[in-house]
Amino acid sequence: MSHRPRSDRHSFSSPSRFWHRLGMGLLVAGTLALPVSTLAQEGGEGAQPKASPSPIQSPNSSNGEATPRSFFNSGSPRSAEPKMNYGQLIDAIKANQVAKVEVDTNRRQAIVTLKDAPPGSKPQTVQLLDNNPELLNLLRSRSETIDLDINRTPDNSALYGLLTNLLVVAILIGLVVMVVRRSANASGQAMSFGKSKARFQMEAKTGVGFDDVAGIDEAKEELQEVVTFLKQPEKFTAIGAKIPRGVLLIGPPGTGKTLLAKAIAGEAGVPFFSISGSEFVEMFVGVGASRVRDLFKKAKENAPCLVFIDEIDAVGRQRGVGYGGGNDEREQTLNQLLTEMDGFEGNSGIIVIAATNRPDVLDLALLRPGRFDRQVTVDYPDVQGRELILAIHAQNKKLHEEVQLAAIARRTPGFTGADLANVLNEAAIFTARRRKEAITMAEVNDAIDRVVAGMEGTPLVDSKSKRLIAYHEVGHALIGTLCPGHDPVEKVTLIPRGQAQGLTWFTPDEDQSLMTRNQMIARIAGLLGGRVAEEVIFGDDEVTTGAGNDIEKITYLARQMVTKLGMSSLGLVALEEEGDRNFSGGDWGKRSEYSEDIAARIDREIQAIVTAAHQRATRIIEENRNLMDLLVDALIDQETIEGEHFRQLVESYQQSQKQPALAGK
Ligand SMILES: Nc1ncnc2c1ncn2[C@@H]1O[C@H](COP(=O)(O)OP(=O)(O)OP(=O)(O)O)[C@@H](O)[C@H]1O
Ligand SMILES: [Zn+2]
Repeated sequence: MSHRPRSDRHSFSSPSRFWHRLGMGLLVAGTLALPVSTLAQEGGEGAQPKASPSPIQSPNSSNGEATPRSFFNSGSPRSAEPKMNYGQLIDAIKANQVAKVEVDTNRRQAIVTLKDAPPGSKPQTVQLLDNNPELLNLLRSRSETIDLDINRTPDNSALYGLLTNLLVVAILIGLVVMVVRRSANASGQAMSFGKSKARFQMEAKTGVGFDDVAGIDEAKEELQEVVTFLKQPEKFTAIGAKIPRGVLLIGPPGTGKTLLAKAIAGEAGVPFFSISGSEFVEMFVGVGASRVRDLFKKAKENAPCLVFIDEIDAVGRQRGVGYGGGNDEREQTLNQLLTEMDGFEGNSGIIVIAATNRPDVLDLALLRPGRFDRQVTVDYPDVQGRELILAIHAQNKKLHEEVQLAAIARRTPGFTGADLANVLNEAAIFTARRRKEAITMAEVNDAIDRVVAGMEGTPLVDSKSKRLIAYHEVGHALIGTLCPGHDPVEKVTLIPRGQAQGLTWFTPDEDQSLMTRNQMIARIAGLLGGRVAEEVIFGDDEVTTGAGNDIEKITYLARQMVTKLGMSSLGLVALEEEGDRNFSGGDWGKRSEYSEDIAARIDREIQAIVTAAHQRATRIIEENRNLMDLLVDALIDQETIEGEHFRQLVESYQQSQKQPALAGK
């Protein structure tokens, strides 16, 4: 029974993490759109919703509101009798035509009898504005000639109408509430409880089992035991073993932590309570803590059960640190959570599973024995894992027989389970849109591209900037092809995706679990290829913002080489905390304690690595200037060049020159 995380691997046994950080699996070197156009895009999107007419301004809804107490009764289709309006009433009084007026106590209407009214005819009803002084003064001044009663009990028909309306509204609300409750109960889901608007959910049966989770076998194995705790606690209590209360699942988003927790509840056949840490932390002080109380109260009533807290880092950050110092509300919530976890006995049949991708920021109190003392890492799936996950999500999809899940798995290093599910779903959508019978490899490939790099845009028309982007991309692809040790080019394209104006894709070889120093340098040179091409072709003053993303990746790689991998003259020391930055990409967590002198040396080493790679890339580009021009023309012409074709173009050019281009040192 191990209480230690099993994550203690060399970071390189899981190179997919690296790749993930570098742009999800396929190494993509994209030319970022200029910030100007990015801004324009955001502006456009943001402005759109405002442009659509708001319902309040729509003519329909204003009608009812604007004339609720119109003086006009005439023209009302409901009555054939001529109706008098307010103005006519005033005129009639002034003209001495009115015999009798009764005004309601609420001043809403006046019942008017005209002097020349034919016998037996009904008096006129005139709608008034509330408490109209003009009318009342006029009436009082004529009180000798007019039979006046200003305290008439209002005709209850108006009140009656109001009541009926209220009743209808109440019935409708009742119906809606009933329907919502019904559907919530029927599916056993989304039942939120009680007082403090506790936003946790309860699923009586999750309907998920271990068979629905693939590719994370180690985690599954470790959690198998939790199922037994829930199912047969006697097994453990009989021999005096204390059942653990909390398990912390650690792993990047989308790797299936929630799914795994649901599967445990499903396998054990116990209810599943879930809440997200971010929902605990509300604007109002005290709400979070009371949500925690409510959650555990309900859980105790339903034991044995499983409580799942997603994003526990939102509440569980170290107390008294973080942005802008402490946060009272969050700390109260965290304290409440700790109290609750201490409050129930290990044998009470409640197991709390929490998930996070930032274990390094958690308050240590959470990790103490008796709380989340078991930690299970849920990592990116490897190639076999991905194939198994794909198999699960392919079950309900129509795949053409040419589609091989193993091939998709090979193409998707660094993808999480959620990414893979997404790929198959996008592929199905493409298939439907193209009116095909079954998903083919074409749709799968498009879906992968889309998941990695975003939606396809419209290519630019031939212009200076298109040529510049083409040189940039060909720069990446050419270094990638001519620099030994670089991953092969998968394709080069000028079709924009997401924010990138052009993209070069590489397929890393995942079977190879380690990377050499030479390969890392080659990768850095490849990433530099775009910028270097801009420099060589257009000159140092004409370089663009397009390399922003590349430079970020270059810096990350070079820093890893110096501070983690012992690949610089600083030697074999780890200079970065292992507080895992791979998971989140955020660097604002802990910072290592090293002297300023070491910090300066790290910077110099990084500089040296990048400079050497830059020189190498420059040499390759300069030596292949003519080849570049040809490749750029081909790319502008064809918009996308597949890797194989690209290599052929390079090779045939080299043949024609009879003097193979040198690949730099
Ligand atoms: N290992 C897996 N096997 C099968 N499907 C998976 C796996 N991992 C993820 N998925 C799919 O991706 C979806 C999202 O995964 P899930 O929400 O469990 O991830 P998570 O790790 O909890 O992510 P987050 O941290 O963002 O909440 C699942 O509902 C499932 O469809
Ligand atoms: Zn680039």
